[in-house]
Amino acid sequence: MKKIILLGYMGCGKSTIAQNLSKITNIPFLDLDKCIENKANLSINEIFEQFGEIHFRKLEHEIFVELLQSSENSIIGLGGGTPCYANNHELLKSDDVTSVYLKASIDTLYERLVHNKSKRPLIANMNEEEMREFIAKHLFDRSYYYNHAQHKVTVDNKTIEETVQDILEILA
Ligand SMILES: Nc1ncnc2c1ncn2[C@@H]1O[C@H](COP(=O)(O)OP(=O)(O)OP(=O)(O)O)[C@@H](O)[C@H]1O
Ligand SMILES: O=C(O)C1=C[C@@H](O)[C@@H](O)[C@H](O)C1
Ligand SMILES: [Mg+2]
Repeated sequence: MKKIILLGYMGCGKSTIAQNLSKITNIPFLDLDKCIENKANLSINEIFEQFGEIHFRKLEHEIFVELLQSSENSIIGLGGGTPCYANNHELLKSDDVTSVYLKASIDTLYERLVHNKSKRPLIANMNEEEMREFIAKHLFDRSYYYNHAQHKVTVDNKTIEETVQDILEILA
């Protein structure tokens, strides 16, 4: 069954855009972070705190594979780090998958994340200067994996509707 996968750095809009795309296409939306939280019965923060990041990455991989194998059509919003671990980037080109990298600049990500970091354990305890530096380096490291997506949509200075429209054109 067909899967539309949205990927990209924390705050690029995967969950927001996927929800809106789901309303327009009537294809159900699954947020990988939410699926992990439901399965573990813990928040992402709690999983990181109680079991560490490596355990989180194992769960993330297992549940990503389960979602891909399910027989439903779906829009899947990945976690920000999903493509960068456990060879998950190789799954972005699987049969019946359309993968889209939502590409955001450091400035866009910083603006969106600076007031909204508490539920994101990797940046939750950073001050503003540390956060900008972290995003810049981290995005540089991760871009290699994000660029394995089949399609790329730049999201800077676009409304939610404009980004959704760009994705609809890819799907047409
Ligand atoms: N044009 C836009 N497109 C998408 N999101 C936007 C836009 N403008 C502002 N936002 C805001 O930016 C934030 C994007 O966060 P969202 O949770 O969708 O990102 P994410 O990629 O799913 O992050 P994470 O990897 O941490 O789950 C939301 O608070 C959203 O309301
Ligand atoms: O960028 C990341 O590595 C993460 C992003 C979030 O979506 C969560 O999956 C978690 O906070 C880790
Ligand atoms: Mg999200």
